[in-house]
Amino acid sequence: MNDVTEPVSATLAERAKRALGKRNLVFIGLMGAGKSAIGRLTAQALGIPFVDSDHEIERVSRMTISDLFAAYGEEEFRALEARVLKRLLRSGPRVVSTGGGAYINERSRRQIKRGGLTIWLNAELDVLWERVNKRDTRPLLKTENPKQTLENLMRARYPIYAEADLVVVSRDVKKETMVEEVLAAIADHQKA
Ligand SMILES: Nc1ncnc2c1ncn2[C@@H]1O[C@H](COP(=O)(O)OP(=O)(O)OP(=O)(O)O)[C@@H](O)[C@H]1O
Ligand SMILES: O=C(O)C1=C[C@@H](O)[C@@H](O)[C@H](O)C1
Ligand SMILES: [Mg+2]
Repeated sequence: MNDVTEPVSATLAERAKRALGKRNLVFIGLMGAGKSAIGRLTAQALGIPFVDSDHEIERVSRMTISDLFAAYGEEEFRALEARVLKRLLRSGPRVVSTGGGAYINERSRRQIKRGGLTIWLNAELDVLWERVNKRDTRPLLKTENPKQTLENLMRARYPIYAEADLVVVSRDVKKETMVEEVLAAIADHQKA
């Protein structure tokens, strides 16, 4: 089985890499969609660097996202996120995984659109909820009814995420399957 699938995957990765060219590949989507996990694996498959904006924000501020929200509020966090993204997007090709709210912020969205090919990991509420309810590191979900909050965020944000160049449905399949679908979406897209 492996003898058959591996060369096919390699070819797919090469095709995707050619289609991406010098552009960045930017993952967008809600918390738990898999931007960080699938982004990292996609970068490995493409053989290009991976960066994660949440991780980079925590590194430069030397604070956790939760502490940043608590100390400075969401508006300041968004301003820092936009600055960090601008820097991360400056040179490509890279895979850039963004925080869930980055593409919703107008300034960051403009930068992301200019900075690369965007891919939305679109997931249903129950898939997201199963993944995010295990940890309490997401400040926006520290509410009385976090599942309802997540649903409200979906309603508000999905029309905006839908502006992405590419969409892949995130669900409970192997991460490798997700990566293959991401690579196929890049390889097959027709945009310059
Ligand atoms: N296809 C998948 N199948 C099973 N688990 C997955 C899959 N994709 C991601 N996960 C898991 O779901 C959790 C959330 O994924 P991840 O942290 O990548 O989400 P995210 O989109 O980066 O969220 P955030 O916006 O909060 O950073 C992780 O534990 C990850 O390993
Ligand atoms: O969806 C959001 O607005 C967020 C998602 C996370 O990735 C973090 O960037 C932060 O918790 C905010
Ligand atoms: Mg993430």
